[in-house]
Amino acid sequence: MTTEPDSLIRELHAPSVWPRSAVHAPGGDVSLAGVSLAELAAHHGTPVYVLDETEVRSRARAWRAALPDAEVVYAAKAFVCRAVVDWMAEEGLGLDVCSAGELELAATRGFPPERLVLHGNAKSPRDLGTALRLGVGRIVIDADSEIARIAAQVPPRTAQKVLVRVLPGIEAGAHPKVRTGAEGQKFGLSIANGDAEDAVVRVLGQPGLDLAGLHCHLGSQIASAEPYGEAVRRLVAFLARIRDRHGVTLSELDLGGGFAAAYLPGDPAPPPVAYGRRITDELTRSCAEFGFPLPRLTVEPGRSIMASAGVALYRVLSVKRTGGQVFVAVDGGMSDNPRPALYGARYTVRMVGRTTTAPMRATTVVGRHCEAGDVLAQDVELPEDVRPGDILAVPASGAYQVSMASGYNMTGRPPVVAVSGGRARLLLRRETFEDQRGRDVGV
Ligand SMILES: Cc1ncc(COP(=O)(O)O)c(C=O)c1O
Ligand SMILES: N[C@@H](CCCC[NH3+])C(=O)O
Repeated sequence: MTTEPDSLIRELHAPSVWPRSAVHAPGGDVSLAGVSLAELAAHHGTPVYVLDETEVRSRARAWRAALPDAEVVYAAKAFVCRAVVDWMAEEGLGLDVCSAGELELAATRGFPPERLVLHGNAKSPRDLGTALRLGVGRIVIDADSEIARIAAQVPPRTAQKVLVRVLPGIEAGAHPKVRTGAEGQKFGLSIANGDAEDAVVRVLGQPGLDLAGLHCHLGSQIASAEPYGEAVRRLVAFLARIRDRHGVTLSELDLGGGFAAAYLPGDPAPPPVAYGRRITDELTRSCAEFGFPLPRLTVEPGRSIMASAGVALYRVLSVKRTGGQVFVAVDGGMSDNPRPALYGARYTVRMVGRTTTAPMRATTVVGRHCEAGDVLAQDVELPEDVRPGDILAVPASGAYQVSMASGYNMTGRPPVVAVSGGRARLLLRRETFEDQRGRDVGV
């Protein structure tokens, strides 16, 4: 029997918000993969991020099953550490990386370099040098000025495979800051104004570069398959134009990532198969229309693999009633989750680790940082008697939180603990004052 409110019962049965292994445990606890969240908080301290390994792996597999003929490349920016590199290697995915650091991390685990894709709108000499040294599969060209720079570094009598990142002119994504498929932002080369075609011609003129195909990334948190269908249509039309005007038939089409995850119960988050079906149907149709051979497809999901596999745990430090609102302040905040402040992202929050009969009321969960905008979750339902010492769990925290964590206020970035088969293992330890002081080398 449970004393939990109906909303928690509903959430625990909405598998896209919590990992599928989440179940009630005695004493108001929730367990993930057979491991108690309250015990994890007690053992590792808070804030702590918990990652369900089986959930990550099964979502990676779902992508491979949805597009069996495509290459599935996990976007490491969502969250990466050595264990995640291994999981992706074992599940047969590639890795989308965007810095020398992410490249080096993959290399420490012997990740197959041909399955690495290097991105970035401004690749540093170190990024490019590392990519070429490690022999990455593809480098995605995002600016005209990169073309000669990359070509100049390629060893003689070899050719680096590249893709050109184009802007198909599609507005998609949950927030203006994460829409990258249309004009007026820093990524990609416009098809409409001719920049993309000019770049293709310049790449073709470089013997050190092997132009494999085109890339586009529409944006983030795209909860419909339609924009991907439209992108396929426009990119195949562009591939056909390149063939007709320049006599080359490019064989790869990388559609990027951006597939939505649910943050609140009921949020639309189509399964990989829904995106996969729309993409392959449109590819078949468009290629038939333009008489173009089916290109090899790549997708780069990040959030859709990682978000719902992660749960953040915080401890309540203070409760304040003011201005008609109840503020519950926790021991983390925008330094481990900048998404609410950046994009107005919404989350669901649950108290775990004790039962109560207190009624629920609207509460604002805030962080501990020196910003009035450090709000983790606005108007969430928490028991009226929530008090310092209570543990709050925030599901759907696996993507773009720890990877975007900062050193603000020197609170120390949180640890990440993986759970699977009833066991927990520490993946990333908490950042300590000694770590911070170690970088501070001047006086
Ligand atoms: C080039 C590229 N590919 C893939 C992704 C992954 O996006 P998401 O995590 O939304 O699937 C991103 C980030 O938005 C990106 O910039
Ligand atoms: N960081 C973002 C989205 C951008 C992803 C990288 N291109 C988020 O948290 O939603």
